[in-house]
Amino acid sequence: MRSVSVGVIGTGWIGQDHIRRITERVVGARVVAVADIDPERAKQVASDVEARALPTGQDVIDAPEVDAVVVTSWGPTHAEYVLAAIAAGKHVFCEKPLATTAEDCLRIVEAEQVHGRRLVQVGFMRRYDAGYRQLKQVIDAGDIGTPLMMHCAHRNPTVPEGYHSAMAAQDTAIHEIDTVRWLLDDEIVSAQVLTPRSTSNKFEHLTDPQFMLFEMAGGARIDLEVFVNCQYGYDIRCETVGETGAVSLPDPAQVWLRDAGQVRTGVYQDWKDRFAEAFDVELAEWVRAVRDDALTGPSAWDGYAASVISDATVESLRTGGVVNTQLKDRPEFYGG
Ligand SMILES: NC(=O)C1=CN([C@@H]2O[C@H](COP(=O)(O)OP(=O)(O)OC[C@H]3O[C@@H](n4cnc5c(N)ncnc54)[C@H](O)[C@@H]3O)[C@@H](O)[C@H]2O)C=CC1
Ligand SMILES: O=C1[C@@H](O)[C@H](O)[C@@H](O)[C@H](O)[C@H]1O
Repeated sequence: MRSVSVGVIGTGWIGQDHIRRITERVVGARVVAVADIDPERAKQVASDVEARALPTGQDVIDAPEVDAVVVTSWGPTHAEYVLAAIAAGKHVFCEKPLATTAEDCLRIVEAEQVHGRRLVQVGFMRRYDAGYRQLKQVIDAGDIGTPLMMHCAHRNPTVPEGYHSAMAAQDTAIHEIDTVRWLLDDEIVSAQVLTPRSTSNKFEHLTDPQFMLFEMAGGARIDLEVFVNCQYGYDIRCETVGETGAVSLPDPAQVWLRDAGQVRTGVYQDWKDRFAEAFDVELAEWVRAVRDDALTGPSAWDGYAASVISDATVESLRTGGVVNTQLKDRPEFYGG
């Protein structure tokens, strides 16, 4: 079996997590080159896995020993690197968001079609989570009848000062935006944001929580609470209600402790632990797909569709109104 040599651009939180994962857990791949705008960080991370630290992300893409690229730099830099990887004819796994504007996502979609084969996968890792996969199986089997409503929550304990109000859609809700499209196999046609009283546990500039409402083409309605300073943990909830039943996302198993007249269990504190197994499966499947030149994971089109909805959500945060959304026609290339 051919081993896939991976180059990683961006060696921050998730970059380091993916490098460790590819090195220790994924069969058939290794990290051979990395880059970061912080060269010291890149050097340190490279030495841990015996990879080369290169001066720029473009150098990683151009390196002859790199078969495939992982982009884990800041969101606004994604489009440039993904387009460069396509130009070099290399597979590229890009963390969400694919790009920070729908226009940039479309440029990627167009460039990939010109190349003629799928090269891009977007890091919507919830599609690889065992609980979400069970949820989808139940919905697809018709066990709850036609889905009518979905109630979701996305809570982070805190966020850094650099996190601003639009990021609630662009960086956080974008996971649910992709997940509901995938779970219901339908497109979102409108978005609205309501703003409850803000928490006092936040930086001054931030609107938090935000209550988002989405409407699907088939008529189902989604409510999503995004609350990124909830203090107590990283808590992801999703219940789908259909004509004859309801199905809820399970919390990942943790022990139940009975003591002092109480029963209690833990709540994960960040995405790293909550979705650790999903990330493992995601990257293992990506590596196999790269080796077989047959990508099946979330596509550049999915990145584009999510970005159109997150743009509409940000607009509604500004205006308070319902924003209707319209995607371009889905090309045959993406199973349109
Ligand atoms: N799937 C998921 O649940 C998660 C996805 N993410 C996504 O991963 C990306 C990175 O997030 P974090 O690791 O949390 O951020 P981070 O700030 O910890 O790391 C980003 C790294 O990229 C580097 N960088 C920035 N611009 C660069 C450039 N032009 N070239 C090379 N390196 C550059 C920074 O120096 C930094 O080391 C974001 O797009 C974020 O949305 C992050 C956390 C969880
Ligand atoms: O992707 C992620 C972060 O980038 C984002 O900032 C968090 O809000 C999400 O919970 C996490 O999954």
